[in-house]
Amino acid sequence: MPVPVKKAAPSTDRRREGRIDVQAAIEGEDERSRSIASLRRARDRERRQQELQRLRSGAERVVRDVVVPEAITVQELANRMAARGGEVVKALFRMGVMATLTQSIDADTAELVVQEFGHRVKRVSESDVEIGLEGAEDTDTDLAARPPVVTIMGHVDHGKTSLLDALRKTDVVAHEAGGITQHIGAYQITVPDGSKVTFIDTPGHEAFTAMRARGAGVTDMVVLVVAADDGVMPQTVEAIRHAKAAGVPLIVAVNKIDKPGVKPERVKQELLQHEIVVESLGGDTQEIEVSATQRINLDKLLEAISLQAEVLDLKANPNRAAEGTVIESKLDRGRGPVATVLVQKGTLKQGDIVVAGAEWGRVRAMLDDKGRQLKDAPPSLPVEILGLSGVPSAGDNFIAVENEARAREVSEFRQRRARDKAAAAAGAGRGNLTDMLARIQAGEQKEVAVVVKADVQGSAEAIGVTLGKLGNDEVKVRVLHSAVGQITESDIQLAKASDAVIVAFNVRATSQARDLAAKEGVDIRYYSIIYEVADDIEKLYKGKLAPVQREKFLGYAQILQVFEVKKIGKVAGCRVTEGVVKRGAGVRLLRDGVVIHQGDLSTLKRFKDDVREVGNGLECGMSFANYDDIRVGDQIECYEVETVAAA
Ligand SMILES: Nc1nc2c(ncn2[C@@H]2O[C@H](COP(=O)(O)OP(=O)(O)OP(=O)(O)O)[C@@H](O)[C@H]2O)c(=O)[nH]1
Repeated sequence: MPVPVKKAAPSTDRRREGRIDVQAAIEGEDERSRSIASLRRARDRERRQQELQRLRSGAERVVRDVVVPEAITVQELANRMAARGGEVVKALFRMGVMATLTQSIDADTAELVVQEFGHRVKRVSESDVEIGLEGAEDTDTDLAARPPVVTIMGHVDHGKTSLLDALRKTDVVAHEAGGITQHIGAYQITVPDGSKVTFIDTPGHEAFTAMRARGAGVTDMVVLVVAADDGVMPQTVEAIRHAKAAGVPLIVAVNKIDKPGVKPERVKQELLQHEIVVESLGGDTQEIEVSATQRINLDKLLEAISLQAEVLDLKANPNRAAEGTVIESKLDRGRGPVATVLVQKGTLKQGDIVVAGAEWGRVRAMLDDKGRQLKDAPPSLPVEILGLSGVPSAGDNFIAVENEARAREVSEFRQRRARDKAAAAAGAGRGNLTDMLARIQAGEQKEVAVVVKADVQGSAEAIGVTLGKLGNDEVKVRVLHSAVGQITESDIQLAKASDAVIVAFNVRATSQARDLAAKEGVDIRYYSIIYEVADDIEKLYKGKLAPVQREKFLGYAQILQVFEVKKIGKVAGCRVTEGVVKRGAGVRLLRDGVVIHQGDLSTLKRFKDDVREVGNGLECGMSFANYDDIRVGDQIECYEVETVAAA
């Protein structure tokens, strides 16, 4: 099981630097280098002796191909090299890594060990290893044709959404299904000839560039929408770049040809400047003139897609454990973590145990974009899955594994890797907002680091992208981490280690995280309007943010019962679980850690009496001003806004 080794494994680069040190030692530089050199000489001696022994014993030196996965236990690595476990432990020790036989080491470290033992390294994809299929490539006979996965890209207002809607309506089985269309981030249609096409339904806003760029990773082809009346625009060019970078073919859809006086030819000429040569100009990029709103030539566009799919000869093995990518994810108020995954290999089955990013769980239910419950999801089908332990990120890989123990192991390994990466990216320093402001003003700090936590992936991405663009010549804004879900202790640790502010968008901190933040002096700033986030951070790096008004947490109450009271409406019978609740204070209603209402308390009663304050452990009745969607199990957070002297 992957557990942290006592000392981080040196990266390949650091090892290379180590070799430079050795060189320096030979040239007689400093003492440290000399001791490394002597260590190395001792190691060489040992190796020569081993070699001699082997030769004396007459044994042939066998060079093996050793498959090295992303994480491997020391014992397993030894087995794969047909070496003794103790030898591997010793080799690791010499490299400065303390690991026991049952501990996992990462691929870089394992690779060095394999080289040290004189074998050849074969790195394999994480997923193959994670499901124990390393080296087991799908053979031709396993493979079956799969539907293409298409992403629609283009400039703002050129008609991406309209085209996605129009194409969705061409589905010949939608009407028979009887289900209700739902937005899950991707959908699949069946075209009249019976073949299927999957569309990634990405939002068409500039702030989502990051997600779109990742969207191309699961995409077989891009339909580039260019409005005939507007021509090639900056985001058209950006989309071309994304597609080219991903090595994904393009189909050009010249849209809005129903508009009077438009000149589709001009679009084709403009595309030439970006090395897109359409077929009518002698190139090999298919182009179709369409109208999304008037539904002109949609069939031709679908034909072009299926032709391109044929050329690409898209195949996958449906008869293996499922694997794919998370397209979208959210924390749903009623259903918990929900993720839309695109199955890329194998077949995902209801009841499968899956790991998505660092989260895992049993697929409790599986729904398609028509809201139908499914038992199986074959390659290229996007499905919404319920049952994960937490919310993975869009772009995360997901795999089905054989059992819970394996899921836990993979998830723990991925969590550790994510933590290591974040910590490495975070760099040094720590502090809180006031300190940070002072340092920025004194010109000592050149960067504002931010950790973003939000209720839905879209907001997290949008805030991440918006903040990433902020900054000026003196101070840069860096988003260290952006994810969906409650603020956890690990977010606080990350923020602390990297001197970051936590931006919480419609989510709260767990009570442990809140305690840790208070203890460590990490600032969490709560928002429910996106532009306020950008505004605040901008003020921060411009040195103008005076935390004039600051929120002070008062307490939590749990709703135990809900009553209907005449003239007042719904009243929550609560118990205060932490701190105090006060009349006149601000309140937030939380469901599964997500803020669903923010407002004021209209009544606070103990038994029949109005009271000013109710302390921890006591029961009380509460109702909100102008709001009554309250439920048993909801949590009420109570806070005060206090004025703090300008920094
Ligand atoms: N006349 C005409 N108008 C169209 C056509 N397609 C889209 N539009 C209009 O163009 C405008 C923008 O269309 P959207 O589908 O929202 O464009 P988008 O690219 O998704 O825009 P963003 O989501 O903002 O990036 C809307 O007013 C549409 O009604 C078309 O084929 N013909």
